[in-house]
Amino acid sequence: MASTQSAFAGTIPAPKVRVVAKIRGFSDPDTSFEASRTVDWVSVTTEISGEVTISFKEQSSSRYSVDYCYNEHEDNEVIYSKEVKPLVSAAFEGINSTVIVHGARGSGKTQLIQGSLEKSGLAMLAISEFLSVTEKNGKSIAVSFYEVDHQDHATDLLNPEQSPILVLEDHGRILFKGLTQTPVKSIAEFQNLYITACSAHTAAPKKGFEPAPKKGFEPARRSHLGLIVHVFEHNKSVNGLVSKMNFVDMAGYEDARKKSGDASGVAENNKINKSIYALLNVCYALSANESRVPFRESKLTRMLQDSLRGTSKVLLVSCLNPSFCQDTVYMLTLASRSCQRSHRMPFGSTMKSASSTRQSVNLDSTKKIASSARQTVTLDSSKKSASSVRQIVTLDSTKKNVSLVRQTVTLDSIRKSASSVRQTKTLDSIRKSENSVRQTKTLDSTEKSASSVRQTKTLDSARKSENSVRKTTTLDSTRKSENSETKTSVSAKESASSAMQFVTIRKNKIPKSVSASTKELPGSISQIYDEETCVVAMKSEIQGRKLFDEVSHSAAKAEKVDSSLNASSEVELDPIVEKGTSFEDKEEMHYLINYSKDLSIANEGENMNKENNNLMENEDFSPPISSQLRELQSLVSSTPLCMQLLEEKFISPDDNQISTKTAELRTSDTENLDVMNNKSFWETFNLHGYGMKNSTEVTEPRTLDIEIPDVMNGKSPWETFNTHGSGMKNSTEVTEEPRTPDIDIRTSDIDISDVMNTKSHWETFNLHGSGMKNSTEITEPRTPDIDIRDVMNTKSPWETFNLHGSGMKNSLVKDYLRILNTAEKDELKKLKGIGEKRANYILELREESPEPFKSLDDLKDIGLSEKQIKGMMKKEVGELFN
Ligand SMILES: Nc1ncnc2c1ncn2[C@@H]1O[C@H](COP(=O)(O)OP(=O)(O)OP(=O)(O)O)[C@@H](O)[C@H]1O
Repeated sequence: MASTQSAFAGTIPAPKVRVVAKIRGFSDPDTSFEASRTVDWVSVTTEISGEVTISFKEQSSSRYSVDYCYNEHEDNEVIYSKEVKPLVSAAFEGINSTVIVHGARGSGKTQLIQGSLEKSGLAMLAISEFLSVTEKNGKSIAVSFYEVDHQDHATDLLNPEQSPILVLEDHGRILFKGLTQTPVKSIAEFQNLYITACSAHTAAPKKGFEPAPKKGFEPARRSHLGLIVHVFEHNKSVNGLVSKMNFVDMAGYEDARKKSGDASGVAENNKINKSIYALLNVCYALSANESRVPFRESKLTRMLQDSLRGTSKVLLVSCLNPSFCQDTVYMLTLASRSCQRSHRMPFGSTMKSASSTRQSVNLDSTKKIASSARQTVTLDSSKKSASSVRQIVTLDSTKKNVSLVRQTVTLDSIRKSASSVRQTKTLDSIRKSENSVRQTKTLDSTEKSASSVRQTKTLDSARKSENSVRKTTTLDSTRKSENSETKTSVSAKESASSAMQFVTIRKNKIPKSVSASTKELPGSISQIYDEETCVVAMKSEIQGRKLFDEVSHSAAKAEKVDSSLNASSEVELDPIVEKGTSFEDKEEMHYLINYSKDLSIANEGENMNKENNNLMENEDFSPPISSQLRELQSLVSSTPLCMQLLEEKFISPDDNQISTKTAELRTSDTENLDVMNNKSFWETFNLHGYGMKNSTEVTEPRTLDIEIPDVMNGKSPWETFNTHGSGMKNSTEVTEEPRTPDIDIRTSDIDISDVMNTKSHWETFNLHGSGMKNSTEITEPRTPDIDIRDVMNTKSPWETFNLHGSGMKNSLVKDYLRILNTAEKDELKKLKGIGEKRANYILELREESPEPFKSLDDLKDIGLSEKQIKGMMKKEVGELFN
């Protein structure tokens, strides 16, 4: 066994993600024999370079590299002092960190983090040290416990009756709504909190589960258990947050195929496995310095985001069962990927073939609008493979739409324009203009040597307009790998039943004292660093690893200054956090820490950040036009949030590509589109809204003047509006008269096929806008939804009005969502409740999925509550009448 090396400190830059393994010992408290037994199915080899590889008796041809492997006799304190202590020290310097312990079921994860009566776990040891240091430096700590279940719901374990935890982002800093932070001043307090958390976790009464105490290796339900240690500047949490340290006890991995029992159990198993993959994929992406890290793949990764990225440090501990366990091999395979940094080469047979192959293929299975679908198939190429391959192929099988792809091969069917793509391959059939097209085509070179390969290929087969599609499939691209097992990590159709597995900590297993470890605490942080530096220097191979130690310190300080210049924003926080840090991810290559933003206490629906306040103020606004209009507003506000839009042929453009394309088309197709040439989405939306407003006022026969052809051929939206508006002025009086037979503007004038065949997205949008405007003006015979005979014969004016209102709502919501899905940042910011932060976040979401907003419910993804969404829509509608 190699001598242990320092984990995260030293003059030589440490890797972003440190991967270590820990072999669990045999446990039989009644026999000392067990305790001294040696694990013989795992063999650890240390190269002269310090490289540590692990192989298994049953699969001796495969080797897995890790930064270090702790054997079965090395206890928690050894691991703590080598791996975790430096992270505690770093926490006082403002560095976030995450300790992730994963492995197969029964591999000793809980024992490692929580410890037992006899041995303190890593968390307890860390808290001891935190307390010891805070005593001296006047800082303070608070802790939060949460669990993330198979449904990706996060629950506060110190207050399990609370609603699920919401994850919010504020300038790159992750904030939680509904997660208690409890100050800790002593180990005893911490122990009590731990017991409380674990009890809540076990019982999970609100989820309807029976208490499921853990029995041996067979925990009934699986979920991830997280602990966050918040370090504050001074004695109280009202002062600034310095950093966060996370401990994650991952649910034990179990091959879903082995799972016996009912289908829901298998589905649950798959889902929890999926979240394990998600976190390991994030570690891999961080380690490989990938430009895109899939934080949004799971709740857990979203929660940990600001403690994983940037200057944060990550310790990934892969726990190995003492006896043969295929799941352990698989987990180590995945963990090992994160250790295969650029300087590392595959071992043995892996020189030739890649292992842990990961390919992502984005496939569009939809015909009209591509919704984001993602599949990940992880291959266990444990026999012969070693390095990682990643391919992302985005295939648009649709005939009409494709956009938003990272790396693109643009084929000649793109006639007019394509924009904002990273790398460009311009084909000669791109006729008019083509802005930067991002294209990356990475070939799978695994036949020669394994390395990370990433390939995205976008085939644009669309003739008219493209929609965003994304699917990810992991394929085994290694041609020489043998005995690969393919495991599908995403099982989109699974329906999970409620089940949760809990890693129980029995009261009598909670360590009662950690005094020994406390006594051993070093006197100063600098000592720790000196010590660690010496050890780190022993490992020469870490050249090329990402620098972040010293750099991050200075970066953090610089960012503090920077962040202080930012306006503070109020955010929703649980009752304990008042002020905190702000981590802002300003540039891909430079994650800086921002710790100086003030945060305020907020309760749901009351205190929100500025964006929220902005949108919620005047929530009760009521336009003074008429009682009917007020009624309309309330009608809108009562729209069910889950209102799903009908599938439509309209293009769902992605952020850049389509918008540029649209702009292009606007200038090129002037014959029909002068009207809308100069209008932004926002303007159009407003026009649309005006149309709607007018239409409600309308019901007046006199809107004949406005003919679709006029709109299309000669009139600007404003002209149209004015013309329209003048005809509308008196319309409210006419509500009694449902009949508007003279109105000649109708939705049916807009031929959807024309729209699809000849119109740009922009045109389509505008047409839609006109259509809605018309349709709302209409409410009459030609509006397809409303049979005029019904209106005339059976509906009262009021009923008719309401019918119109619901049509308008749908249209308004559709267009609003379209703006969210397509508009540029500046335009987004014009929306109520969307400020800089949310606009950025929306753009990020659009990178993940081409059409992230399919219903109003999806607005919850940007941190809006149901109430806020309603308020926002109300406000938008209200504004139309201002
Ligand atoms: N280092 C160790 N030496 C001896 N026995 C151990 C060790 N670590 C764990 N065990 C024993 O192994 C069993 C499983 O341990 P633990 O609960 O920590 O595993 P786990 O990985 O958390 O399990 P799960 O995946 O089910 O949550 C327990 O009975 C525990 O006492």
